[in-house]
Amino acid sequence: MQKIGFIGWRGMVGSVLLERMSAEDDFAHIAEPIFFSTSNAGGKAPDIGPDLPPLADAYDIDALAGLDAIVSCQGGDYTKEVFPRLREAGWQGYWIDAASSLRMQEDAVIVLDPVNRDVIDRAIAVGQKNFIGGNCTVSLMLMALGGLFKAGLVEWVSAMTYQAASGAGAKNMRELITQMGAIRDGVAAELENPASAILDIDRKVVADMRSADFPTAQFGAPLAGSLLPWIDTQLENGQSREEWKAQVEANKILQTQSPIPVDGTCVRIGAMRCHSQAFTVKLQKDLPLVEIEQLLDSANDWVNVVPNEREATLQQLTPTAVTGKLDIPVGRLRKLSMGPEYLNAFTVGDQLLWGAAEPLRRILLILLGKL
Ligand SMILES: NC(=O)C1=CN([C@@H]2O[C@H](COP(=O)(O)OP(=O)(O)OC[C@H]3O[C@@H](n4cnc5c(N)ncnc54)[C@H](OP(=O)(O)O)[C@@H]3O)[C@@H](O)[C@H]2O)C=CC1
Ligand SMILES: N[C@@H](CC(=O)OP(=O)(O)O)C(=O)O
Repeated sequence: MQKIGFIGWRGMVGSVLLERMSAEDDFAHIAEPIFFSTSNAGGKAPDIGPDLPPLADAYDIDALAGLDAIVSCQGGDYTKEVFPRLREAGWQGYWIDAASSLRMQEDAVIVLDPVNRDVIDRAIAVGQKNFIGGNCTVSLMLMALGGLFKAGLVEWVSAMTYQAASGAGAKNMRELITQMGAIRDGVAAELENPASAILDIDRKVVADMRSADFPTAQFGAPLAGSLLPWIDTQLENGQSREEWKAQVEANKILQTQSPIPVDGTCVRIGAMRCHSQAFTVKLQKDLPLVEIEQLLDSANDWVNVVPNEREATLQQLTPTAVTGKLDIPVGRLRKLSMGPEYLNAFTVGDQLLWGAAEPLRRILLILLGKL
């Protein structure tokens, strides 16, 4: 593998990917990195060390067909437009993608190597070429609960999510902060005055949030000071598409013989870039908590068990604590009152790292024979 093309490197996911690749010196393994743009062909390539040629046109099928591998963080519309044309033109290279478009295709592998390295290795051995990053909540769930899945201990999982604004895109992150600012600005004078009545402040805040002037162009509703219990599109069966992905993607990643049910409610909350999830796990058998903790803690290099104590939880198991880190803390581990086979768990993960960019940089290294 000599020539590797990067598309979508300037976006939010792509920028995190480039940051991680630079931090780990991954470009040292790539003889010829070539950067593309959908909007600025001929422009300046990013500064990754060596001098690079100008940006190539991301819609130029001939240029793309000369590559050994393509890494795209450009989004599903780009994938749907370009990928079929490239394959129809006879291109045999590796397609590595953050977008969901190809995930459930039979000839695509969903990559999360700390969880499914065996699946990835088998796919490479039989010549599969399409390697796609999983949905962020699914990848973060499997990084956190991988030890239980690997041990065959999961009968089903209910996942209730608390998803950050970043999952909806960069503009949405900006809108969340703008909403926060608008709420605060509307009651700035009252906040200055300790004698002001909190219920008056509350009334003013709600009136602002419900007013037509409140900035909601991206989310379609106030998120700051509220939450949005629907993510992605609506399906016929009452699930949101985000909820649907949990079971289909998790089982595809794990290549389960019979599907493990995974379902719940996906909720957008006012966090910036960490998704949190509360799980109810129905175990196949009653297992002592200490054994469960050991299985979880030893499943991969990034997961760590947080003691089910108030102080440790507030210090280690929040979006604020985890943002920008590869760590996957899992805590609030206890048996539920439904019975000894019902486990409670809570996890937090950076959805731009393990939820998006990290599995992509790692599959590239695997294909390069460096991991
Ligand atoms: N956000 C997320 O949490 C996740 C996203 N994904 C997938 O990754 C795809 C990309 O997501 P994301 O990175 O959030 O998308 P962005 O909107 O940040 O970037 C996508 C592209 O938009 C173009 N662009 C236009 N204006 C700007 C600007 N001002 N700054 C940066 N780029 C700009 C760039 O293309 P160009 O340089 O060619 O103009 C860029 O590559 C998604 O569509 C999704 O399929 C997957 C998992 C999680
Ligand atoms: N839908 C996710 C982010 C995302 O991009 O998911 P997917 O890669 O499955 O489209 C969220 O909003 O948090």
